[in-house]
Amino acid sequence: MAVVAQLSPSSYTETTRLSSSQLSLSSTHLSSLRRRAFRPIIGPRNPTISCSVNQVQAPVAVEQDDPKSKTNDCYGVFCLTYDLKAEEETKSWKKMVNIAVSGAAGMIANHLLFKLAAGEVLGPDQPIALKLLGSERSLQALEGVAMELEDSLFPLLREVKIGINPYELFEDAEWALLIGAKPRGPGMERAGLLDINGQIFAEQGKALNAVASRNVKVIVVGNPCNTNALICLKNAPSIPAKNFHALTRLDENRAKCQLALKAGVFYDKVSNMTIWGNHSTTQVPDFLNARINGLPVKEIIKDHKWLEEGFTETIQKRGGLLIKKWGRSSAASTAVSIVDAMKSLVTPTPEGDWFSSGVYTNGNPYGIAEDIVFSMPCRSKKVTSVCREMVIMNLSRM
Ligand SMILES: NC(=O)c1ccc[n+]([C@@H]2O[C@H](COP(=O)([O-])OP(=O)(O)OC[C@H]3O[C@@H](n4cnc5c(N)ncnc54)[C@H](O)[C@@H]3O)[C@@H](O)[C@H]2O)c1
Repeated sequence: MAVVAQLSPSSYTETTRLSSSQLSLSSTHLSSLRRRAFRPIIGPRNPTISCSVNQVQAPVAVEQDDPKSKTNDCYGVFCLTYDLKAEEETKSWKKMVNIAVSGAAGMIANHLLFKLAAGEVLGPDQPIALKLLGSERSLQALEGVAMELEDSLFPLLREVKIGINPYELFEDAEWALLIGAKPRGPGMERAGLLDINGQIFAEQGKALNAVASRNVKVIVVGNPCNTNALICLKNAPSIPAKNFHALTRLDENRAKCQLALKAGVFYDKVSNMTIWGNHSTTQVPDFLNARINGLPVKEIIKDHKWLEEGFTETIQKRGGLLIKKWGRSSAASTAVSIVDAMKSLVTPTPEGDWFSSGVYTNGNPYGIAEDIVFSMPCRSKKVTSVCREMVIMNLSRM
């Protein structure tokens, strides 16, 4: 049985969820907030969640049997949102950013959501809304996730929605982190997996095309992520193809770690690491163009046999080895790499460096087949840009 917050009936929503900084607002400001018009509900909302214009009532706990009945809605305490217009006036907060996450009841999301809500990605003054998409089977678990988010009292987390309909959850999304995918079961052929996931990512692409922000940045994590990203972007023709990414940042991080280990340096000394190709055992981690302390790797690591044979295989098989040890696939480090990938898309890349991402290959300078999603080196030019400028390797260095 789920317990949700319920306010008195009316056709308006938007009340207060006070954060620590808001609690220090002056009484003049608070009374101006109370006078402010509350925003009408737009679109279908749970009729049990609303409040009067002038008076905020304490939430009443009610029992709700069917979690699906509120898949359109804000979740629990997140229905008690703050008057954002007033916040904008105070200049204390930025405009809220909508982040949609699919597979939100899964292992990776269980790490990622708390990083997002803590401000690790978009900063300590950026309020966010989390739109959590699950599968029919995971809806109950999704409620558990939302309850943990409630209990964490994140000041930046202003809205949480859970549901199974991407057309509702992707509305106005500025980020879509597509983690949910069907894993390969025992005896299942790869082609069968592609078929099922193809349908999932085609539907999610269509939903993004219909309702997401035109600037939405999409990071596809669910495997096979390169193919899924391609299917997704092909179904979202109104969104620039360059906004779609297949996550290969985890492979980049793994490669940096192994080079650092071999060279005996801390891993922040490793730069210019490219993962070429797919997030799979066919990927090529590029030690030839990577650098350690600004120098070519081969000048620092003299064991060239290891570089040419051991290194590549280690990275290609790192995920499989981790599954053997852990009994499940990497979740925490994947979440960290999603955070890294997001930051790289909104932060100018340091001069001379680059990051890896699976991107749409049209017009690529490397002679890689067109019209696929392939991981390659990318740079972000300025804060608002997505990965659009491919770094041209200096082949004479190789
Ligand atoms: N690209 C990478 O670097 C990388 C790294 C690790 C894992 N992965 C992939 O990420 C995916 C998720 O991994 P996980 O460990 O979180 O798995 P998980 O099984 O713990 O969670 C996946 C969740 O997705 C949900 N789901 C399934 N179909 C869905 C749909 N159509 N819409 C929304 N949700 C749906 C499931 O119910 C489940 O809750 C897997 O495909 C995994 O192979 C990718």
